[in-house]
Amino acid sequence: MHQKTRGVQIQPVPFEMASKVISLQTIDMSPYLREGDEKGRKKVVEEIWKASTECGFFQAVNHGIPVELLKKTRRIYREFFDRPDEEKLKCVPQVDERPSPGYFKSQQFGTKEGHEDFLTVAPGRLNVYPKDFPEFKQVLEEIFPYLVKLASAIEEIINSASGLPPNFLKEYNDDRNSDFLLGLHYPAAENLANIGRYPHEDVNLITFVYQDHVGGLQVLNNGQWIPVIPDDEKLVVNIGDILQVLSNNRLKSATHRVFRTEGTERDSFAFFYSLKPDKWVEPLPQFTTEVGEPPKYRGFLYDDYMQLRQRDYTDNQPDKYEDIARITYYAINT
Ligand SMILES: O=C(O)CCC(=O)C(=O)O
Ligand SMILES: [Fe+2]
Repeated sequence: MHQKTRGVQIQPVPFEMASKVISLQTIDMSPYLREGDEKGRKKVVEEIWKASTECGFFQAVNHGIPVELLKKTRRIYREFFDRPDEEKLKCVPQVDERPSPGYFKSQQFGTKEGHEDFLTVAPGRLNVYPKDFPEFKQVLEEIFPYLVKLASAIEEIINSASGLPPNFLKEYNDDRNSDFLLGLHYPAAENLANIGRYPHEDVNLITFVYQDHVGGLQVLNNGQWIPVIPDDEKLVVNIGDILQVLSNNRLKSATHRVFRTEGTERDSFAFFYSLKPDKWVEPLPQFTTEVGEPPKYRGFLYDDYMQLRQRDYTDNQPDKYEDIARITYYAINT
């Protein structure tokens, strides 16, 4: 499946083009997670709202997920990627599902110049776990509830900061079977062919990324690429397209990319807090009619958007990565 026929031509941009001076905001979440500290909780809500509306990315510390468990998860994915190809290929999914849980080698998915291997795990749905590797399943099942819990806390924070009715987002985004984890392995770059992941925005609501010490994740902010400095204590948090559409562009789904370092492999994993495919997505009245703003997007079925993106990453790859479908497809030009 997912046979690739056409590559994407793009000039690699030197890694140095990322800004060295600006860094992402770090937010200490402990006052929020500690019950009873109302002043502290309010401050965290304000900080998260500011970072999510101004940049769309921040780094969370004291987020409630044991750092040892985050490291173990990264290591266990790496152990998988270090296995021989013939073993990994046994984990390629046999059914076409979205997101397809299972292993994909970069040549089978995405673009010729984009380099990453990945293994997706989605609890509650078909999972192609590697055989003879019980620790892999154990670790992923152990971390999953922590990731869901933290993402729901951030969703609750965004809900309260935006003035939506209590529990609005929780009731709207009520299906936890759509969440998934993605282990990513980026081979070392050779010469200037350093693109690991093309510039893109995430389709879902909230994403977490945990990268290793090599780094390479960069975020576009006010026209500048900001490198996300690796730190094992910090979890990268970013807003996806769904929240940007619901909030009529108040919340930012920022463009980001991954650059590969010459001679050094890189590992990361990402957790996607996602939406049930049959949900309707459109700017909410609280961000449009109630504040006298015209809607900036027409409504769409989440599944249609995912299919559009998936199609452009596999069978229908445009010549330029810029032409891969993104949320602007639904934008209303005013
Ligand atoms: O590997 C990373 O650091 C980021 C991956 C990413 O952006 C994604 O999977 O959407
Ligand atoms: Fe991403």
